[in-house]
Amino acid sequence: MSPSLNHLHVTCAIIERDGLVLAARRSAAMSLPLKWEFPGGKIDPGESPEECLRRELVEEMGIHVSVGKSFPPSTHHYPTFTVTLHPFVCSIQSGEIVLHEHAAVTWLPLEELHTLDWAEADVPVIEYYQRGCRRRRGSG
Ligand SMILES: Nc1nc2c([nH]c(=O)n2[C@H]2C[C@H](O)[C@@H](COP(=O)(O)OP(=O)(O)OP(=O)(O)O)O2)c(=O)[nH]1
Repeated sequence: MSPSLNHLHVTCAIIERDGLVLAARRSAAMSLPLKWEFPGGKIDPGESPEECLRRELVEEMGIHVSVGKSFPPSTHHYPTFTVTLHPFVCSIQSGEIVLHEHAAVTWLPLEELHTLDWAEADVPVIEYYQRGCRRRRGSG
């Protein structure tokens, strides 16, 4: 992973349950305040993306997740830093969500995810996810 200080490598969890997807709202005190995102965080040195996700989900929400398939990374240049997001489809193995950092969470059908004000790096991830689901349903 890049050692550059202003290029962050960040994991994010696309958590599916009962046909809905979890979105989390960043708090007013975080960077990108009040933007919606997939939970996750910066990959520590020596940590795999999957280890990072499992750690972050416990720290941020008190849940244990199993990590499934990855989506292509998404790189976005914000005005003062760059983020490469490493998304993985996840499911909750145990625990109830308790918010330690985020302002809110919501569960939405995939088709409604775009109604939220997402961190910009997430927009291509959501589009990729929606395209994949439409293809599986055979609707182009
Ligand atoms: N966790 C997460 N972060 C995202 C997403 N999209 C996106 O642009 N980011 C940005 C927001 C943050 O600048 C960075 C993630 O790092 P983080 O969540 O550990 O960052 P933070 O700013 O809360 O932590 P800190 O530096 O204040 O300790 O990546 C996303 O879907 N999930």
